[in-house]
Amino acid sequence: MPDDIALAVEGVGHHFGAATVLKDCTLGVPAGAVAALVGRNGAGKSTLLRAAAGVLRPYRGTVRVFGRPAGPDVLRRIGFVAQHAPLFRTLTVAETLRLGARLNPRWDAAHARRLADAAALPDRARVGALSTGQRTRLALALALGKRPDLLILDEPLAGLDPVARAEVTGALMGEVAERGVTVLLSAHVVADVESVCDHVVVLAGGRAVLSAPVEAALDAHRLAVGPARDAAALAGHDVVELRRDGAEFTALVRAAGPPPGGTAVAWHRPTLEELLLAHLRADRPQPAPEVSAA
Ligand SMILES: Nc1ncnc2c1ncn2[C@@H]1O[C@H](COP(=O)(O)OP(=O)(O)OP(=O)(O)O)[C@@H](O)[C@H]1O
Repeated sequence: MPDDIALAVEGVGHHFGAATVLKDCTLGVPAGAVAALVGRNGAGKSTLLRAAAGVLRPYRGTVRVFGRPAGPDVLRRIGFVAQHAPLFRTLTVAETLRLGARLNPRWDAAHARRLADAAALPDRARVGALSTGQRTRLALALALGKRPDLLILDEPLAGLDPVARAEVTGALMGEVAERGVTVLLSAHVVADVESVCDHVVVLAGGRAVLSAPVEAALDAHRLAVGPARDAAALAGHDVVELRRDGAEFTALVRAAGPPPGGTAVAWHRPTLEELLLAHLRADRPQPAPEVSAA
């Protein structure tokens, strides 16, 4: 059913001039998920989010939102906050919300007002005079006032102090709990991913090398640590990243069956940080299959 998958990206490729940013990128975000998009600087996260929001048309592949092609038809179902929460700096908070009402047929003024009040945004303050945290809260109120089914946020927590981070994630979680909105947000801080997200997408080498529910992703990997002389125990395993440190090695592998015995190698379920770091460092060119939630 198309409505089970909020966002389906298939074979998307995009380049800016000679620089290829996305290559055969495929991933799915289930409806109701809070998904983190993780990737190194310049990995193409903003490009992918803009394609998902329908504001950038990729050169190749398809992007579907609740089963329909991204673009004008589904725009009203999407709330998009681009990087640095761009808003009109000369407008006041009240004028910004009124603009939201004018531009969006499904506008929920009471909801936008509640969110602005919860953020203690002064009606008459100019956007240009707001702090980064206040601007993010206003951009969120604007995006959520649309009553979107899919909320796409490009680094919503960047530049926020710990209190503002907690307030923004609290507002997001409230929205998810009350309305079941699907969220896709890009993030650099593993703790943010851990505290907010239940699904993770890792973008590396222009592809989604991992796209899965967080717990399933952790279950599907093992961290192997052992003496370098036992590195042969990795033979036959799908190694994501292998690092040697003196006489020891550490490897992240895709788990396939029980770990082999007979060596001094210890096999652990990785932490989310170990999983993400290994994938980001490896920057593998080949795509990984989706991991099932089972
Ligand atoms: N409009 C554009 N014109 C030319 N190059 C662009 C444009 N937008 C992005 N790029 C380039 O595409 C690459 C990917 O950029 P993108 O912003 O999507 O990455 P990102 O993963 O969001 O990075 P970051 O984490 O640093 O925000 C970068 O090399 C960037 O310089």
